[in-house]
Amino acid sequence: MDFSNFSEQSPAHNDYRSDTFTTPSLSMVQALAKATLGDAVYNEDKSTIELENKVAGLAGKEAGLYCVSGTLSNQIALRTNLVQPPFSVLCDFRGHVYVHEAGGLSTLSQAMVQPIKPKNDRYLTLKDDILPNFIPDDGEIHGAPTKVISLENTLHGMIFPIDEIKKISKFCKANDVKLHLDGARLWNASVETGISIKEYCSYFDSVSLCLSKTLGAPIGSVLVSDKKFINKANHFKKQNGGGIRQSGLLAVMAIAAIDENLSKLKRTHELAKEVGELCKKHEIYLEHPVETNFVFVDLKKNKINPKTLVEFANKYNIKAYSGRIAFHYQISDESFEAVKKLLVELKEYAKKNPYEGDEQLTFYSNIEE
Ligand SMILES: Cc1ncc(COP(=O)(O)O)c(C=O)c1O
Ligand SMILES: C[C@@H](O)[C@H](N)C(=O)O
Repeated sequence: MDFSNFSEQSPAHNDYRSDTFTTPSLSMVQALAKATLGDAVYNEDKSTIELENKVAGLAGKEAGLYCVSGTLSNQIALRTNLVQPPFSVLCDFRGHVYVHEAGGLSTLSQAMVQPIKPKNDRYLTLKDDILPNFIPDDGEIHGAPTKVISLENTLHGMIFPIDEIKKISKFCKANDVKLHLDGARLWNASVETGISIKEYCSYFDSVSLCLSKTLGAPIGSVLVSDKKFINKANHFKKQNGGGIRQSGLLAVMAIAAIDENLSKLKRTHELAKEVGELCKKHEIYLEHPVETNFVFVDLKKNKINPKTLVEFANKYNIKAYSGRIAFHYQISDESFEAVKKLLVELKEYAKKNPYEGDEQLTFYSNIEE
């Protein structure tokens, strides 16, 4: 097999749009040779079972379910947690399950969503955000009782404090409410805080853990919970076309990603924090503190035109489309130096050419045809 396509440098070396752009490493591709080829719909693929058990073990949960995406993993988890409508799911107004999953909560789960803006602008707290918005299941027939609270850790790269998670978890248990975690980047929170994946997951009924983002696997997430939950979630997975036949090929790549890349996450945080410090030095305003692998430049507050950002990015051979600058383990030294120059030059330009508009750009804005 010609492995020349898997040169040392990933095509994502200069891609700061998201850590989802990481590409399979040579070792992941070489792992394919040992993949089993059972039909995973019939639960007969050993490599898939190995991956599910590996992630469930890391999470301290009874069982895992391999899903083709974090969106599917989140949505079938939320559906499994929800039993009898009318019901509501309370989450952060920036939560991926609400903003970026195509309304799955209303279609698949027929749930009302309570998107809450945290008073501290960083993470939901029980006292200030959940209690004032919680709809009890007390028979009052005007409301749709809050039956699931869905948290995200990390959210926009920010770490959800464990002490608040504990308070929310205790409240949920005392009020017959399920607690789900979108843990797409829980790996980053764990590496940064030193709190184990197992401890984080112990406070939740279900957790979705992505393998295709910060860890660099090409495809997939693993949903973890107890066995009964996972069996039901598997039913919803199949219902929504998520049944995968020979998923062993994907599973071995994901196993390689976990084994090889978990230890590389800290470095991505260091890169992001270095850029955060540079922004502070040059008064480039940020939307959020830099705690893991994301830097959120506040384009509006800096009066930066998104189109100018894209122009400067193209000039520096950097892929970026918004103020979100995502760091991952395949970032090259060369592009890292370029992205720092880009931001400083962009700020200087905005000082002379302040942008007062509201235009937003999409994921594809700086892909030159
Ligand atoms: C926080 C978060 N949750 C879930 C997802 C969904 O993952 P996927 O793109 O695999 O559906 C993403 C996507 O990157 C995400 O950033
Ligand atoms: C936008 C979202 O779907 C994607 N998960 C990302 O973070 O890039």
